[in-house]
Amino acid sequence: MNPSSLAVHCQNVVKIYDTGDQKVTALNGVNLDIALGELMMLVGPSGCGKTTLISVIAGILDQDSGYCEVFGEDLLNMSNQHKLNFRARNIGFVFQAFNLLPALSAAENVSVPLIINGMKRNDAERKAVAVLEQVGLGARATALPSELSGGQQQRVAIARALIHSPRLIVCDEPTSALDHETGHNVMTLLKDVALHNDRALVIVTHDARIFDFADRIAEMDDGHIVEVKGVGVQASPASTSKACTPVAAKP
Ligand SMILES: Nc1ncnc2c1ncn2[C@@H]1O[C@H](COP(=O)(O)OP(=O)(O)OP(=O)(O)O)[C@@H](O)[C@H]1O
Repeated sequence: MNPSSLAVHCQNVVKIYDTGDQKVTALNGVNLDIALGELMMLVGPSGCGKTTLISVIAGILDQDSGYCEVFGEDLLNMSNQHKLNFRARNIGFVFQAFNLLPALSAAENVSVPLIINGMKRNDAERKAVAVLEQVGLGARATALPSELSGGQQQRVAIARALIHSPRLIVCDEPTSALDHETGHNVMTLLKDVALHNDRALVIVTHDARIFDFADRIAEMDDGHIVEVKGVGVQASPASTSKACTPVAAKP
């Protein structure tokens, strides 16, 4: 792939967690390119390294070796301040555990990326309410996270990842707490809002109901990418024998 058409370029990325008494190799030489304008899904058995990989891509975690470039920038070798600014401007992250601030309302949570990027609080909260409306939560803008269901908290987290129009959105299981219809609506919104030809979307998922939204699906096992396939391409017998569900054909 032409380097200028890439949103993400990972080459031989290794990440080892050292807990003192044991070392866990979570990423064992990951090679992955994600194109501008692409929705890439990442699948694979529990513990194979998916969350670790998207955390490296989003600049939340440093790899031990190898190379990871996002929009042509090497996050590992940025100064902390440059990395904070780069992330705040360019990356939206939907965490598996949502990571909402418990003392802030839904609208205040969603407005945080805009305030970090310098917008006045009132303007940011007004825009946050508008994005909450897009995810079907306009009426719950003043609710605290503890007053919302799991699925509602997940949609607040998605609104927060979208609000500042980042060029890269990284989501860890964004539909896990959502029913079929809400999950479908959220994926439609993510794809519409996130995907322009200068942006990209990376989604870790076990949810076969949303596979059709992907342009390509990368299958991970044991710390590396074992197969990348376009949607509509039949999975090989070797890949279907693992924990991944075969990819459905696009309608
Ligand atoms: N902070 C940590 N300290 C030590 N080991 C960790 C840490 N985070 C993850 N691991 C280990 O690294 C490996 C990869 O974990 P990771 O969370 O990336 O997998 P995953 O594919 O996202 O799993 P799941 O689908 O269950 O969320 C696992 O063996 C996990 O136990």
